[in-house]
Amino acid sequence: MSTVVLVPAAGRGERLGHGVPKALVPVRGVALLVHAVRGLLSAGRVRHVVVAAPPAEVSATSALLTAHGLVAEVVPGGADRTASVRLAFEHALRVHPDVRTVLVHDAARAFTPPSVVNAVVAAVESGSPAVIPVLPVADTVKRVDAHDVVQDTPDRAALRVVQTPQGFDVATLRRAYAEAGDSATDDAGLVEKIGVPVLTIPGHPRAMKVTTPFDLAIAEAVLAEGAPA
Ligand SMILES: Nc1ccn([C@@H]2O[C@H](COP(=O)(O)OP(=O)(O)OP(=O)(O)O)[C@@H](O)[C@H]2O)c(=O)n1
Ligand SMILES: C[C@](O)(CO)[C@H](O)COP(=O)(O)O
Repeated sequence: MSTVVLVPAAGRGERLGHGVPKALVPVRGVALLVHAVRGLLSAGRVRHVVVAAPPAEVSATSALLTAHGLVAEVVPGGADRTASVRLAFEHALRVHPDVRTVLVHDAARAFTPPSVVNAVVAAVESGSPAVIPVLPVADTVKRVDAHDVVQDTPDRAALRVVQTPQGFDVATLRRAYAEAGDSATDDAGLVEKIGVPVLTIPGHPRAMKVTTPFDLAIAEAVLAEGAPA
């Protein structure tokens, strides 16, 4: 079965504040995007990779991936994450009409273990239309109002922290992007809006999203020799 992974990598990385698009920020001397695409391809179950890059960086991104021996198609991204995924998805549907399973994976989650990638693909291929890797919530969570006053304490046993790659059968993701509008912080959020069940499977701490300078320091440490697996 043909599996395509869409990699939104067009963000500016403002919270990281590195001065270059986040996907191009190096960890141990190699751009986050290169780590991410290498990990996806090393999993062995992904046939095509479509990267949504900052529009001004399409050629440079393509050249960077080629220089690292990675085969990927690079398209210009959009104004927000959903727009970037939509553009990459439209490209994938045009160029790979035989696609059956679509993964969406943040370039910023560059150190996701291949085992997580493969588990998501396997769950979709086994018949789940939408699959997301998640972790339990380790902290107590409070809901607050507009004045920062606590309203209540949701039961954390029923909460999960959501990672990527998120996996979908192509018809489900197509319908979600056609019908659900653009207001969701992840792709599963669009699928939920069209009433399709979303299965959760175990994620992994290494699938953390590099968002802040502190996350970048953690990523450097995780890649260091001797870091716990
Ligand atoms: N217009 C956008 C915005 C985000 N992304 C991608 O979506 C993923 C998750 O976004 P996030 O981690 O929030 O990245 P940024 O938008 O770059 O971060 P910030 O909000 O700090 O600028 C990243 O791989 C990012 O490159 C994208 O492809 N297109
Ligand atoms: C898709 C995502 O990584 C799942 O946790 C997350 O929602 C992206 O959010 P961001 O605000 O664009 O970083």
